[in-house]
This record gives sequence, C-alpha cells and structure tokens, in this order.
Amino acid sequence: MTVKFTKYHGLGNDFILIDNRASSEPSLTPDQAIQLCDRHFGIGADGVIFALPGQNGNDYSMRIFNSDGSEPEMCGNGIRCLAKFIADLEAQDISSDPNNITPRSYKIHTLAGVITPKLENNGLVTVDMGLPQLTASEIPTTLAPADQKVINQPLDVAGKTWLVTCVSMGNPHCLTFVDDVAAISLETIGTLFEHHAVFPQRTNTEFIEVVRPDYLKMRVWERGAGITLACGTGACATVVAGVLNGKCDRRATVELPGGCLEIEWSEIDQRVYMTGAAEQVFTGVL
Ligand SMILES: N[C@@H](CCC[C@H](N)C(=O)O)C(=O)O
Repeated sequence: MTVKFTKYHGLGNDFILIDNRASSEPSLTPDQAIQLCDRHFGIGADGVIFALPGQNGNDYSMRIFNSDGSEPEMCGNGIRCLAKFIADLEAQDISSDPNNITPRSYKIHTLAGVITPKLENNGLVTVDMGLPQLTASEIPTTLAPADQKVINQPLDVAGKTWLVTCVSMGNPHCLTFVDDVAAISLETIGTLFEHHAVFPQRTNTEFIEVVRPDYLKMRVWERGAGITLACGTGACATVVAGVLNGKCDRRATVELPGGCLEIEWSEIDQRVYMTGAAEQVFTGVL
C-alpha cells in the first residue's frame, strides 16, 4: 500500500495529514495511526487527520485519530492545519502557485458539528469554533447534576483538592487555575485527571496561570495524546473558563509551550474565535 502524507503543526501540536477526498472512510485504521504517530518507530505526531469529502453541503469533513488511536470529536490546532492542507491540495489541483492562495474559508463537518476555518492574508488561520457547551451532561462529567454548570468545583486528584471548571468545545476539557504552571508535574498528574471516574469519556486537562486579564499561560495534558506543546480547543476552553471565573477578558492571548493563540469569546454571538499559525513541515510517502 502506498499512502502520501503531509506533516503539519500548529504551535508544535503536530499532525500527519492524509488526502482522503476519494472516500468517506479514513484510509488508515486506529492501529496504523498509533504506529505512524510513534516518534521512534514511525513518522511521529500527536494525531492523524483525514481530509474527507463534505457532507450535507459542507466543503469537507475532518476525522482525526489521537496518537493512542482514540477518535476525538474536534481538534483546534488540527483544523487550522487541515485548512492549510486543503488550500495546498486545491492549489495543486489547479496547478497554480501554492503561495498564491486566495484567502477563503471552508465549512468543515466534524464530529462536533460544522467548524469554519478562514485563511487570512497574513498566513494565520482564524477559526469559528462554535458555542462552548457548559452543562455537566454536555461535557460529560458527573461532577454536577446533568443540567448544571461545573464552575470552580472541588475535585480530588493525587491527594490534593483542585478547583476545576469544565467546558466542552466539542471535546471535554477540565480546567484549573494555578499560581505557577511551570511547577505542575504534568507527567505525573495528567493521566490521573484524564482517567478520573467523574469523566466517562476521559478528559483533556489544562493548568492555567493568569499573567494579566488579557494574557494567560497554559499547559495541557491531552486525552489520548498526553503532554503536547499546544491545544487549540484547550486554549478556547481556557478563555471561557477564565471568563466564567471572573479571571480574564473575553479577548485574550493564551501562551502555550509551543507559542501563542489569540482567543475571543464573542459577547455578540457567544461563539469562540481562535487565531493562530499552521505550518507545513514536510511531505512523504508511506
Ligand atoms: N490538540 C487538539 C485536541 C485533540 C483532541 C484531544 N486530544 C481529545 O481527545 O479531545 C486541539 O488543538 O484542540
């Protein structure tokens, strides 16, 4: 079997992109994704993303496997990479200069609904990430009754009580504010949050330090991928949690180990908008 791929990253959150436009089923299995994501025996990545044909009038569909083979509903950094990948594929299709892409947006069907990334003139990608979901049943978590929000609730992990806020950006996030993100032992406690019994579909976990109301530092443990250099849905959830806890502005910069994302939770339409980079690394053939 021969499979062409392109490696992209969004702030060091890296993905193997597959042109899957000829079929509505991913051309690789979750087990193959695990092998390809391996950083020693494979290509190395946090996940594999498939560009599939659109559904219900949307331009394209996105499916993604985490590096552990599980399938998340959405990926913020991944969908910025997908937008660049699609623009490159379309440019190749019409044999034009790939650097001369007209700024445009795509309606992408995902397991979390329709998400709209837009390629900006400056090379960045802005994504309409949709409405955050806040009730316990939407996260999902058993930390509160189904129809209630989880804001600043105690959660015991590793012998300590953490005050957590839960937000779904299509995928689940558990967020906690700390004095110093650098002091958090992510490698030890991340997995304990991910697999905590109160999260029936596991969770992504973000540790946030408020530097200023418009500038937050965040480190993430991702469900299905562990420590990553950045998480787009996690950065969006960070600002939503910050606003819900009265700790940040609705528009803020989120600094992650791999770089910064600009996030806005719009007061006008209540949707979350994310702007950041997406870069091609290399192409190859399996
Ligand atoms: N890195 C992503 C999130 C990828 C999915 C996540 N690991 C999950 O299982 O929910 C992002 O940039 O949002």
